[in-house]
Amino acid sequence: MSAPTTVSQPATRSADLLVEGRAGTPGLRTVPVPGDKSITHRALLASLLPGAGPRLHIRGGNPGGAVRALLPALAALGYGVETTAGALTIHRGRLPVPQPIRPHPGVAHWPDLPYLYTEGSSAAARLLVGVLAGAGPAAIVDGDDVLRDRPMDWLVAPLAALGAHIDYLGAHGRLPVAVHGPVLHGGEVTLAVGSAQARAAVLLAAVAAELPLTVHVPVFSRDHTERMLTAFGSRLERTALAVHYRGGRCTVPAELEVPADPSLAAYPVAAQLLGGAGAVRVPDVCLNPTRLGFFATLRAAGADIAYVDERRSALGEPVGTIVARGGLTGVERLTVDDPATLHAAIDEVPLLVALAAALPGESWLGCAGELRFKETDRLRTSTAMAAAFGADVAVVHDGIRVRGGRPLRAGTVPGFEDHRVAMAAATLAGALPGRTTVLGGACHRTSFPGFAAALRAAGAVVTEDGS
Ligand SMILES: O=C(O)C1=C[C@@H](OP(=O)(O)O)[C@@H](O)[C@H](O)C1
Ligand SMILES: C=C(OP(=O)(O)O)C(=O)O
Repeated sequence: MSAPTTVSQPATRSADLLVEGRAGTPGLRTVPVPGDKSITHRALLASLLPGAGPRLHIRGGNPGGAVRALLPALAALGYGVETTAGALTIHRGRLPVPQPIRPHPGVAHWPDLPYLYTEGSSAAARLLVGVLAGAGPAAIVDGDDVLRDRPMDWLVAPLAALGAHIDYLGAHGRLPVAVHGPVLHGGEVTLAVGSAQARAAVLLAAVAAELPLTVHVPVFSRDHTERMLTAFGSRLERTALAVHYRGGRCTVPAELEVPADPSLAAYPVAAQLLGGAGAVRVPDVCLNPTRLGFFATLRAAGADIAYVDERRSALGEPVGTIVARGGLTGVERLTVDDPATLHAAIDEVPLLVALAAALPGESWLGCAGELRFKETDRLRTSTAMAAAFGADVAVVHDGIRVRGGRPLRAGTVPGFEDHRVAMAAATLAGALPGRTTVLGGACHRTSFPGFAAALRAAGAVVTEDGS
């Protein structure tokens, strides 16, 4: 059964991105990308853990909107954040800076608690709920309309099972929530989803409360929380589909360094493969295998992508350089059909769809049901984006089928105010003759402020049109 590929583009808040394809540039280009968004969120929230000192300095953090969304919430809790080029410093013990409450049609009376607004950043909101449920203080966590529509029971239900007192103030299962009281006991919980944010929230609560916990999961998604907490001295063990926190005080170092984001490195690599000329290297990227599903899928299909200069960072993450050479000659189709690979490529699925559209064979990106709960329903929006280029693409059950070999054309394509979909569209447009308008494409700033420059490095002409 295939779902229709039409889905309406919302009124755009962001400027459009105009992209004109050009022949790829020869030679070896170096294209740096910003710090990892997931690790930056975790590093920032480490400052709230009982083992943190009064000052935490984070180098290389992601500078995008989703990370910046967390800073006013920290300020409302009395954590001042200083931002300088390439670094963030968090100071505990500052005067709290209250945030204005965003009205909600279902909430007449707001509890008298600090109000923490996290815009559209689900990682910020969910991880914050976890830390507050472990170490307090009591607070309200809220988000914008898109975030208010994303599931919170994935983490609130297991936290409540551990004794945390968390109230839904509006609709059940949705933000805003009031975290009144901490988890009271350790134990064992089973998560219904592979969401790394849900697992991270529950683990952060247990570690912050120093209560032993076993978390069972259906699939093991990105493990930055486990690596970070282990690096901080917590005793964590992983078995096939569970993680066990055995206790142990965590000590947060005063300085942390965030490696570059593999989900952002995917765009210059995709631009390279679509353009075909020369080669690209993306330095200092987090090479954690739970994040490499995009590259693994392309390598398995025959693309020339290598990891070089591998080393380990202080946060327990492997770091190195990704090198992609040549194009897609000989690559027939892309296949993702197991949950672990899907989760290792979860944010890159829109880009895999764009690449699959440029291949001759039939691609399948499956096990992707959780994509329905992102900033948009990415099964539908990725499909509609690729269809706007002329691709033969459809949502089938919990995945996306792309029948390649269709001629693709530049034109006007929707970005759905979803950074991953908009960047995937712009990357594909960079390899097509003619001009493409990605509606609302400037929303890439949510995760990748330097995206346009990265695309230009591959030869595309990229401009922003605010009119
Ligand atoms: O843990 C994280 O920082 C993230 C986990 C993923 O979300 P889910 O955990 O909801 O799958 C990912 O899509 C998101 O970009 C960041
Ligand atoms: C889904 C994403 O992030 P979040 O869940 O934090 O909104 C993303 O960055 O693609």
